[in-house]
Amino acid sequence: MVEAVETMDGWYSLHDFRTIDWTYWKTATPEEKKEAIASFEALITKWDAVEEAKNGSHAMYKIVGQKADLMFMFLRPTMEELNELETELNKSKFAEFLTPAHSYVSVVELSKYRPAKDGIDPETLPETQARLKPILPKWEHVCFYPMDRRRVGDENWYTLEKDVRGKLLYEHSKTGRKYAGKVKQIITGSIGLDDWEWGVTLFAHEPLQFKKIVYEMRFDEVSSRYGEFGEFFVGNLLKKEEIAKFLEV
Ligand code: VOV
Repeated sequence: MVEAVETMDGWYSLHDFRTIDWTYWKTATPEEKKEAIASFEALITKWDAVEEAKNGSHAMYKIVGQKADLMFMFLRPTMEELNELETELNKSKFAEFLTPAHSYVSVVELSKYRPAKDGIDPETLPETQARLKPILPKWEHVCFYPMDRRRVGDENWYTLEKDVRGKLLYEHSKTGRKYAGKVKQIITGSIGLDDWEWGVTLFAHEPLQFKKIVYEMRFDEVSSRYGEFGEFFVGNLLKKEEIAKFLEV
């Protein structure tokens, strides 16, 4: 019997994509604009406090292209908290000028393919806990896409033995490690939570590194034979200090 791998699951994740209704924004009075910007900044102050207390994390990016204008990535210990913060954002003055573009619900995931060292459950290690509950890097660029493991004919990830899958992922990790310091990945599991099986969120200082890593990985068997990919979103960091300038019309 093919065995599933045990996963270690951390904070719940919401990728929330919004489009700005610039036409409507232009019709707002200076007072309304001020109120909208203040409401947005107040929310960020709240999110910053949560992050400071290590009860979650968030990151904000300006999406390039027409799929969306903004991407928020939120991490929280519970699904309820994700829901609450999404609702709070929706109720804000700022949200009157936003339309939903896309969203993705998942949970930070690591798997136990490697045998436990010295009988220690890796989930108990502080370094594992830090990776399951990560403070998101505020690197200059983000790339997000969902993916599946293929289940077609002979190329069926779910009929491969666990040790074979573990070996393929080990090969994958060797490619990944070449990008240390250049690309940081957060893998979130979404089987049973959203339309794809995993969310891949990559952070980089230099956007070309996204193309390089994703291209190089296409040749790793785990991606070439067993990877299926969804829509890609790419964006640039949005800093709290630049919001007023960004929204200036
Ligand atoms: C940036 C570098 C990087 C590094 C170091 C890295 C390492 C690792 C390790 C060690 C492991 C296995 C154990 C675990 O932690 O789960 C994984 C696991 C995984 N990865 Fe990865 N990955 C990277 C990067 C990285 C990228 C760029 C992608 C997208 C693939 C592509 O073709 O577009 C990806 C995908 C995944 C997925 C979907 C999983 C879970 C698969 C599953 O079936 O369970 N990943 N990954």
